[in-house]
Amino acid sequence: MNEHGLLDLRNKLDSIDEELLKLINERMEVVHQVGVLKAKSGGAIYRPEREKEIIDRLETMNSGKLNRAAIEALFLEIFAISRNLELPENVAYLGPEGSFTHQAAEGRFGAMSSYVSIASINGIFREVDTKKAKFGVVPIENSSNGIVTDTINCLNKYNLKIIAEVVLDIHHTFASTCDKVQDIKRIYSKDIAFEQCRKFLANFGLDEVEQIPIESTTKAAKLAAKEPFSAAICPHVGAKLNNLPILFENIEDKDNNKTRFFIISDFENAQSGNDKTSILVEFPDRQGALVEFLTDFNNSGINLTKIKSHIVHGNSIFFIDFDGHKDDENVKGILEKHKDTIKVLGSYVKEINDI
Ligand SMILES: C=C(O[C@@H]1C=C(C(=O)O)C=C[C@H]1O)C(=O)O
Repeated sequence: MNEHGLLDLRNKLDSIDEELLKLINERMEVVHQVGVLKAKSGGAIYRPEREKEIIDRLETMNSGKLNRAAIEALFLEIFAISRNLELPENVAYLGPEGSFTHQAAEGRFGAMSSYVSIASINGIFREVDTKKAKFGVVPIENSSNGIVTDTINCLNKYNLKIIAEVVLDIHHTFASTCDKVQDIKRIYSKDIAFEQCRKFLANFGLDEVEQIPIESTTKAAKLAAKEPFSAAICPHVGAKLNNLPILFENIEDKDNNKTRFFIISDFENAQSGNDKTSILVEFPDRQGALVEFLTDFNNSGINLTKIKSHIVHGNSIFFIDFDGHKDDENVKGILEKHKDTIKVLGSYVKEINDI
């Protein structure tokens, strides 16, 4: 190795780092000024639509080696650090640590935020509702298992807002302290994870082995790590956290297994130009109510992207997503016309990765 060459390059990196540090501190100073303005007006510190606008703009003007994912990872961390210096805010997620919801939360709020692991979806809503946490992260649907009933019930029960969606590609691993699959006597996992990995279990003759459903896949890894002749279907991080050897990666039946999460909070987003809105609708008990509703949306040129029916206390309600923001001109009229039957859950930036 050319020692001089290396030294020169390292000196160059040192001065770039000094420059970066100076610029990031300068940026923090400006964020602080924005924070002061927001404190006066009572506005929310976190503005997902503004953060997206910054990342989109940087991606368009980018000519270097960084791709969108890298720009996003770097800048989301910078934003999260700025916000936390401005006002530290808790993020409550469906635990335990290492769960897919935890991964979704960290992807959005970065390494510097303070996280609280909560054992139930209702507990997360309560935490945000009582202002113990500013943000809550909950799963809403999975591409193989459909909608998460507890989340719909809580969206109906509490008056909190969806402020962002996150879609994660879900991969399961098969982990065990046993070297031989044939020696495994018991498998721990979450009921929906067993369902998502049926073919794998059958292919390895594991469908006859006792399957023990428990509340989380990370807890499954914890149990399997302690108990000989047992295994877990769990996230990669869950196995790593519990020092449980991974025997197989990506064991899910479908190769596009995705989960969508909502971030809930107590404020509403401004329009970003690329929004989605979620609503709950309880139709009056009269003929044609649903048709009339759908026709109104169609006539206003609004694209419904999802419609799922769901039973709450014996009544059928619909969970609906559509393109657009609740303050868009063509959306406002419809929401006003049907205001007695609609509950607006929130307008938020539409993710590129979709379910
Ligand atoms: C600085 C602001 O507040 C927060 C921090 C941002 C940033 O660091 O650029 C962007 C949006 C907000 O989440 C703002 O709203 O402009």
